[in-house]
Amino acid sequence: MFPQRLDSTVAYDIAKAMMDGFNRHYRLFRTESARAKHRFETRDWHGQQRAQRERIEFYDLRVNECVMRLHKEFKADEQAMDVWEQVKLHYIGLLVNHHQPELAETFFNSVCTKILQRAYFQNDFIFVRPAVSTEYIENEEPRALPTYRCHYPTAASMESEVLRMIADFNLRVPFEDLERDAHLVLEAMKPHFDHVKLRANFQFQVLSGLFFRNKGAYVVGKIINGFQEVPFALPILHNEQGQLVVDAALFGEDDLLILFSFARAYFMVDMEIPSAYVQFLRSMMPRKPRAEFYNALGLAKQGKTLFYRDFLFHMRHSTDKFRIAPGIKGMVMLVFDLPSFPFVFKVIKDYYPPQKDTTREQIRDKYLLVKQHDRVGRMADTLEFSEVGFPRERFTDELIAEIQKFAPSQLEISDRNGDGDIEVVVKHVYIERRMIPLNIYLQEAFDALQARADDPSAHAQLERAVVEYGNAIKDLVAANIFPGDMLWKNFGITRHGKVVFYDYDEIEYITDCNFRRVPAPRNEEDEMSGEVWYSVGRHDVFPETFGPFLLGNPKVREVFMKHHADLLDVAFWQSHKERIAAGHVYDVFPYERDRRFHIQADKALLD
Ligand SMILES: Nc1ncnc2c1ncn2[C@@H]1O[C@H](COP(=O)(O)OP(=O)(O)OP(=O)(O)O)[C@@H](O)[C@H]1O
Repeated sequence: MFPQRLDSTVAYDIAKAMMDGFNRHYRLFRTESARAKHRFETRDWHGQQRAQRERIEFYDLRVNECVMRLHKEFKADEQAMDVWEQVKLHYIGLLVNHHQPELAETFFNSVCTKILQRAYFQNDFIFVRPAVSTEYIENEEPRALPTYRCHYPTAASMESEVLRMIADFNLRVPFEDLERDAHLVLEAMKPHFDHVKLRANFQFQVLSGLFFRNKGAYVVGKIINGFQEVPFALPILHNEQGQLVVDAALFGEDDLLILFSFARAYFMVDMEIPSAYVQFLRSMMPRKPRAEFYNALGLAKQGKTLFYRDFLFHMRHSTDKFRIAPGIKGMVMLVFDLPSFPFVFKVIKDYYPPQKDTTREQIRDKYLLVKQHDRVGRMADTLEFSEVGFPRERFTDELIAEIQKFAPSQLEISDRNGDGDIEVVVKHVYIERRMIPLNIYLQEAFDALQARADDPSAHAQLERAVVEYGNAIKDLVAANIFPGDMLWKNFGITRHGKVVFYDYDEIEYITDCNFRRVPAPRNEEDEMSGEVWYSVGRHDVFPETFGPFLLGNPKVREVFMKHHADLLDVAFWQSHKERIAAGHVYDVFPYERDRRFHIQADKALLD
């Protein structure tokens, strides 16, 4: 029930203090994102990675600051419930002309849930749904940039318009040859739209913020011609001489989905109205949930809020049951899923077999490391939740028994809200996108080949899995990550056929590993021994020994040795370790190598 009258003397001040807290947060978040341009221009790659990592922490810091202020200035935890009702109403008032109302609502929820008891924040005190619309928000200030710019080229001015579209970003580093790049971009664009018949509405729409990540800056926009809409992204990089080049042109939903994948680090973009960016991006990738765009833009809390709303909605509109996830069970993680929902839920077990010398804290640290690291398209992002309640009747008894056996400390089954519905409450859970575990994907190919030895699609499936698996490991190495446990079952395959790693408990930095050759046997006894007879330090890795675990199947071995034999050679690992330790930041591109303009040009010369 909402108050009829606003009679509290402190409610407005509390609401205003919360809004000030949020505004400070967004100002700092935005400033840090805007600085990405300067870091890009000055090739400060380590600074860019550091900023990407540090920005993730901003939110919790600002929420804690705000909570402290409310305690100190307003004795917030002693305020009566009717005061909180009024606080919310005032806050809604303050949101009316706000440019980030959805983020400010989430901030309100975060602060409230820290101050109020659970029983209260379950109900009307927080924003369970948005109270203020994010549609058609505009920045009316005279000097404000619009969310996107429009260019209206004619047949004759198309190339110069592409050039202007890129030049408009005012990057303070000269291009190697912008005219050449504009020509290449236009030639790459033409097959994607009917460039012979230009309709009245023919235009390029380009988001006015550049998207920065690692060593790249991306122009993101779409071509509109009649009823055709073609999304595009243009990666801009530095060449070896420090001049800028447009490295490639990406088109269509699939290319962009890979660029915005959940397995990559978050972008830095200077945005006044983030919901307008999300709306624009969503028009290009309509099947991707809004939650994932907020995540990709570094607004992780909003991503989490929207994910949870989507999840509750899905629960209400589905009837299937949570079950133990298919595949080989984890030793440290208990994994379950809901067949109709494309995510898995991972709970840290209470105890592990002896070969897993780890603790709950260490595992959480590894997951955090992944969250903050550049995931280079090869490590799934995770959302972390505490105290999640699920309806008991949606769990199989087998799954309940499994959690009771392996993670009893994480489980509570009760009527938490006192509403008569029994809930399964899981204390701590990671949620990540479901993939097909690579061992299952390979087994499907083996089974098909067993039935028909020359089945071409099974051959292709096997080859794709093995080649992509090696590529995934090489990308991880480039990002200074040693996966630790490289078995097939720890990798999954995405909808786009990309192989992604998801088992983080043994992850290490490459620069912390000690890559060694297996020493020569000292005597015959060593040679005949089936055991490891040499001493092995905690960070020792013996690449020669990977083969027996991975390559038992002759066909797998053949493909692997053709494409990735270097992974079994200590020199490969050692040389990467040395380069990274010397400060080199490798490029890992969110597109295939042969999409790069200069590779295409080299190829054309050879043909
Ligand atoms: N994102 C995912 N999509 C699909 N299945 C998954 C996913 N994550 C985990 N699984 C399934 O759950 C199993 C265990 O997960 P995971 O490898 O994370 O646990 P673990 O305890 O760390 O494993 P290990 O015993 O190898 O250390 C996997 O083998 C796979 O079958």
